[in-house]
Amino acid sequence: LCLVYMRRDTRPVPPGPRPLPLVGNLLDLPKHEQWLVYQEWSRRYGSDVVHMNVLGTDIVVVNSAQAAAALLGQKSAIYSDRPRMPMLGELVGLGWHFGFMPHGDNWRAHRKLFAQESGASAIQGYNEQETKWIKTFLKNLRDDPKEFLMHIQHMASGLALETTFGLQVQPSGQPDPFIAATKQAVEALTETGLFGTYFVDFLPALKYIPSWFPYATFRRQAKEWRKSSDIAAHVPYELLKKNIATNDYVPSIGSKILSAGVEEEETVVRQTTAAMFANGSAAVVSALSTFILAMRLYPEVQAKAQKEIDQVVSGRLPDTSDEANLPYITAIVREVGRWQPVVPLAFPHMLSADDTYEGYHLKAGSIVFPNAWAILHDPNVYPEPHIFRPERFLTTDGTLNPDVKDPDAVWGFGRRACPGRKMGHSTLFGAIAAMLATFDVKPAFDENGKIIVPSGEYGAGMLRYPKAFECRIETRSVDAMALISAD
Ligand code: HEM
Repeated sequence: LCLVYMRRDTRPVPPGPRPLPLVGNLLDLPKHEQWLVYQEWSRRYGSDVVHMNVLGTDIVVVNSAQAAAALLGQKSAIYSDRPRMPMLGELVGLGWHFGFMPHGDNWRAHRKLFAQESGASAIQGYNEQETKWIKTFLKNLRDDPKEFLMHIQHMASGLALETTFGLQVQPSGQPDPFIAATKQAVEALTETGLFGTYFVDFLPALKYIPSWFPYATFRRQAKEWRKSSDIAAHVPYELLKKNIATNDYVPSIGSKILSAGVEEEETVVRQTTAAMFANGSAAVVSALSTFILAMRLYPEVQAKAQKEIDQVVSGRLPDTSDEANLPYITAIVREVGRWQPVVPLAFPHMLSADDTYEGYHLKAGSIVFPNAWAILHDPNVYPEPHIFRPERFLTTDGTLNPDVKDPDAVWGFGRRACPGRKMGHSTLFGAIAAMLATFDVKPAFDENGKIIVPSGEYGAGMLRYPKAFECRIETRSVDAMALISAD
């Protein structure tokens, strides 16, 4: 003990809650809405970077845009590793997803292939399928508006499956194996993606506990999730290969890569397309659900947005090609991401070399949580951050204000920032504009005729989804009805 004490690293680390002997800050580790607790610590300890140590693992939380730019941005080369997360990677089996791979050649090969297929020109072909799926979404909303959350999931999964593999899902509401598997794989990602949610992240040897062992519920849960992780990683890709072999396939990103001759190892192609499919639906579902919640809670924003669309587009549905003329809609898309960030602590980063920040020592191997929530709710940059107000991104004459920071933190940090940003933004913009053009989101009433006010609560986890809420979604007019029905 004396030796350990004498050899301990005495360089100052950023402030944070006082650790206990042996367990460190284990008892301080927040269980829910961690981003709010870290934001509060940042205020309490007067530092935008806070530190804790849990069972020997150093954790650094970055709570401001300045610190994020200085560390994760400018020194991206050493802030882009990912920690080992035995629950997510080894037990649930999501290690195939390159979003969780260590920073190195294997990750680079996946990321390169992804970038090649998701650049501006590559997503041109994607626009047609996107428009088709947005129309399907509008028709589903018209026919069964109460199930809007289910239709959002259906559109996002259907679009991702078709663009990536040229495969089709069943109509909304009917059991579909692909939608079921992605929903469960995304649930697994949500539950296990926040480092430290499972004790096994700190003590990897616990993964060897057999699943029949008392209290080993995490092992049994992992076994269940593993099935859907395996389906997402293999089944659509194998089906695509089978369809190509029989020359019976719909052109897709996957078929394009395969017919060009696989330059990369086949595992890279399979895993990259699987990540495209899984992530393609995950975040978009959350953001579109948040949009509907915002329209329910802020009717004046909805009215203003509809006015802009009516002035710019007539006789057809708006789409992404109208974006330059619809600044208020762009501001809504930005505000949706800022108001209720889908991934409030990004994916966990890991520091791969020693570093310093404002005199503090940051150790190699530290887990780094970029607190996107705190950055996007900084009242100095976004006054009254809890209010949904797209106008904050606009000048008084209604154009996008270059002096207000684009909420980039929504998409993550440095080399690990979201590679699906263009695709995600395009789907969000298209679906939001088309919905505003054709539907009104209104309050729902209970059996006594009283307005039901949504709680505005979100589920916990790495990805945030609003808890189910009620609203009425009605077509705006006879003209809107015609636009929805037109082929
Ligand atoms: C609303 C839409 C979306 C949001 C808000 C979003 C946000 C994010 C965030 C915050 C990260 C973590 C970045 C970090 O660790 O610093 C991420 C990573 C990732 N996203 Fe997205 N995303 C969206 C849509 C998409 C789409 C449509 C795709 C695929 C087509 C996608 C694919 C990925 C992948 C593969 C990664 C892992 C990147 C890596 O670690 O190298 N995302 N996303």
